[in-house]
Amino acid sequence: MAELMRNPRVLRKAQSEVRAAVRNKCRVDEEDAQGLKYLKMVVKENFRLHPPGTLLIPRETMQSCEIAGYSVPAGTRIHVNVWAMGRDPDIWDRPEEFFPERFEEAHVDFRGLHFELLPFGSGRRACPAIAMGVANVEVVLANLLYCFDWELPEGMKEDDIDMEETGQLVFRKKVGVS
Ligand code: HEM
Repeated sequence: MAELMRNPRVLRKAQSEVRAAVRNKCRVDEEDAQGLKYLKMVVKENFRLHPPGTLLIPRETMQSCEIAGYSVPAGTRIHVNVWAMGRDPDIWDRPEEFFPERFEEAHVDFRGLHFELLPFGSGRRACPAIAMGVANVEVVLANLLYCFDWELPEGMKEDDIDMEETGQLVFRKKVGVS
């Protein structure tokens, strides 16, 4: 929601999509949310910039190996910094910009097969609840946009929104959206 408040163009586009697709109902359900292509890109863009598990869960190498010219001994603790990967200019064009349309052409998924976007990790210890996690985010966001109109408090501008994050294993916005 904070990114949408900072990017009113994206907010309006996602809201128009959900309001055009779902008519004469009180709520958006899971089935309705499946068809919301733009909203899905908004969620994906959010996972790129704000992965809740910024360093995934620490791993330990079972045997020594070499990665990109670095030798990594057995028993080394590994952190995968998906937060930094999501903002790496060698991977993403204008990485700091919240621009869901970047996924229109790029077939990058977040289920662990495309290593540039790993909000749920990858491999046999990846998040087992991807479907449930994504469904929850998409359906709740769709309802927030379907049921309510959103605007910043009187006198506040987009750039005034504090986007600082805080956490330990799981990160969230430091200052709530209010
Ligand atoms: C948007 C929501 C969620 C996100 C972004 C997320 C992200 C993650 C990440 C990054 C990991 C570590 C993967 C790795 O190190 O490779 C993980 C592991 C895990 N997640 Fe999730 N998760 C979400 C929702 C959930 C939900 C709803 C549940 C349970 C109902 C869940 C259960 C677990 C469990 C049990 C593990 C540990 C798996 C293992 O070590 O084998 N997650 N999740």
